[in-house]
Amino acid sequence: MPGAAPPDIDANGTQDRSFEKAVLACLAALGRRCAPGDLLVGLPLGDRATLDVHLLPRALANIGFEMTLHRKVVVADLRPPCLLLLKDGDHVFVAEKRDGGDTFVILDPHGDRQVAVSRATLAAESGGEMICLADSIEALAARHAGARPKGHWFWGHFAPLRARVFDVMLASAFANILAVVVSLFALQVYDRVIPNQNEATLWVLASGAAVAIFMEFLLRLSRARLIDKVGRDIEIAANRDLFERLINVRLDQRRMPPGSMVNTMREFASVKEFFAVAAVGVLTDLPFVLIFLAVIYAIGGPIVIVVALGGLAMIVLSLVFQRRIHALSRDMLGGTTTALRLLTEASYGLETLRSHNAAPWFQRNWEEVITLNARQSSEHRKLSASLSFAAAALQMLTYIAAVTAGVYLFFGGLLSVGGIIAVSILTSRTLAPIVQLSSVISRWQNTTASLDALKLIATAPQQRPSDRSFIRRPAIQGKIRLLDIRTAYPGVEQPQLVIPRLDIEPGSRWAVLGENGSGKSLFLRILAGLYEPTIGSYMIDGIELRQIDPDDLRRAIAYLPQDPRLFKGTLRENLLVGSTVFPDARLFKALEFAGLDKLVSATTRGLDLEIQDGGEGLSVGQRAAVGLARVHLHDPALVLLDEPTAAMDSRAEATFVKRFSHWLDGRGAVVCTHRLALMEAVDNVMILSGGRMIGQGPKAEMLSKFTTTGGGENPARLLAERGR
Ligand SMILES: Nc1ncnc2c1ncn2[C@@H]1O[C@H](COP(=O)(O)OP(=O)(O)OP(=O)(O)O)[C@@H](O)[C@H]1O
Repeated sequence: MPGAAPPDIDANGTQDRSFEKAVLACLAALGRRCAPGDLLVGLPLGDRATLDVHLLPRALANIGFEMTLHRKVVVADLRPPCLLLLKDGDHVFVAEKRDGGDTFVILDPHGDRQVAVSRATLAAESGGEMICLADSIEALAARHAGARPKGHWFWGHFAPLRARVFDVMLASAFANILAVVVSLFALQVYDRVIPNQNEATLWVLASGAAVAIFMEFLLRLSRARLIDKVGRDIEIAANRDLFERLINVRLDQRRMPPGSMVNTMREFASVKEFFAVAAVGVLTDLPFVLIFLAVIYAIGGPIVIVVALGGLAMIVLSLVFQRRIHALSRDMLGGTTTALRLLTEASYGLETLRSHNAAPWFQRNWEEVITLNARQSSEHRKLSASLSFAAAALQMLTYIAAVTAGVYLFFGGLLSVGGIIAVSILTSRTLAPIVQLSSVISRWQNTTASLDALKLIATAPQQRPSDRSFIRRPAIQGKIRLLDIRTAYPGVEQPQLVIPRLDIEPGSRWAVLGENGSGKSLFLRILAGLYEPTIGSYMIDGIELRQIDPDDLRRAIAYLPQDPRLFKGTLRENLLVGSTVFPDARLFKALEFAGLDKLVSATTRGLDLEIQDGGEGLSVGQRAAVGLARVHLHDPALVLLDEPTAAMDSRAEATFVKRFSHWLDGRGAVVCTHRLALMEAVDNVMILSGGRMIGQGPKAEMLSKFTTTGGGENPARLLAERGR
């Protein structure tokens, strides 16, 4: 039946769903029923587009489950329901243990039946790995203890770092303690070695200090590696999460235009850089400033006050600068977003630029934006440089003040020359992380500006919020009822589409007619569930649309926009944008439906024909045809097409309409069009004018009604005139 769950295509071995089947059976045994394809939602599927054991933890996490892998398991110890790895690499679902463990009931990997096998038979095939599935702690907590607040979109990913914080701090502690050795070396050399001219002690001390410096180097190196590794894990997890949120955002709730999204996502690199490189290292060193201060106090007594005041002055200075740097960082983000947008528009629209002589206009905008950006970033650099120069000057002043205070103590007989040198070395070491802190503070301002922008993407409402459960409808029939719909595109106050009532029966075929801008595309987007109507009710098969699982909806309803987007890749990849792999014969059937089969047979590369981003490499008509082929592969219960034949010549259109009418057998269709030929394929017509439905009913009745009434902007009459 059209629109049912995705087919288990295995015609020439291209797609093996036995692992998914085994997992679904195991979940069903645990009381969780999922339809085929459910586990694949949102996964980065490979070429075979099937679930595998590496993707299983993510697939399970999406439905509130988790897995435990047990290695070296003997068959007698299996704990059904579970999955067992076989020697050939496949997994089998083990449903039951019978006869005290002598017999096991398993799901036949090559069929759908459960079969009983002896323990010896299973042991002969077993690969020794058992996978057990269970509800995740988060799911259990949400079910029984009320929903727990989800972790922060960004900081939540730092949990692994927390586990390693102890290691990092330990490495930092030892490195900083070893750093004290150099000052103690100076103290001993000046106070003991030089007065006594003791060469042997000098070499012992020098070797000890060298070993300590080498150990400090090793500890800092391993700390950097540790931070880098954890940083990489955080980067991958946070980036993956962000992209998932970006592509699953509710279309009517997008908070920024696509151009801004691209630049904002680029900003993630600077955020990552800040945390991985700058911040963690400097921040873990900071607490040990106290160790240095303690040692300074032990050697030089009151000099510690001078050093502490110097450090404090540097921190105050950084805080004074940060407000201005923050404001500038925010402005710079806006400027780079505009520059990126201009660049994208100019690169993609070169032909239009040239033919309409729009190059000077773009050039002027570009120059304005880059001048603004250059000024802002130069001011930012100036401010950051002033801050670091001022911090360096303060560091030197503190050093001089510490030495001067030391000399007075020396005059008073309270400090030796060695003590002055040791304190001066320690002063530099104490202030070094504080100088770095000032540069971290100025970079932190860039980072918070980027984080604020990224937050808009990360927290935008999603099409499948984790705290909502939907009604499953794996086989939607396509009976639609719209009642009192008043809606508009996101951000528009005035209603752009008003439909008092409309019933679309399963399998019925509709054309939507209306002048340009009358709301036809908006109507299709609402029907496809891409936008929710602002007011009114949309029921499908008797259930409010908002309640139906989005995945079931996508399977049942195919929507083809006016300008279907093609992506960089081969023709095959562009056809297989979904999660199902089809054999070539099936792909050719779809290409034939769309009228692309001749092109593919004639080219040497066939299905491997390279397509550039935006569809360059194909004609406009061929790009539209790829969209139609995708719809054919989708095999939906209801198809929504927005001017599908607009780019076809009249012969291609006539052929397509014949094939389309035949293919529609058993499925519903709503087609927006300005072309008369497509009317052959439909039985009913709905007329929109100025965003209002002004008529609907059987085709013959509607066309005669709207072509015979004279005067005014009559869409159906316009259509009839154009089609002649
Ligand atoms: N993204 C948008 N945001 C706000 N308003 C929009 C948007 N896209 C279109 N509109 C406006 O909404 C109204 C309906 O547009 P729609 O694209 O649905 O018309 P249409 O009937 O499909 O037109 P056409 O026949 O030219 O494709 C128009 O007035 C249009 O200006």
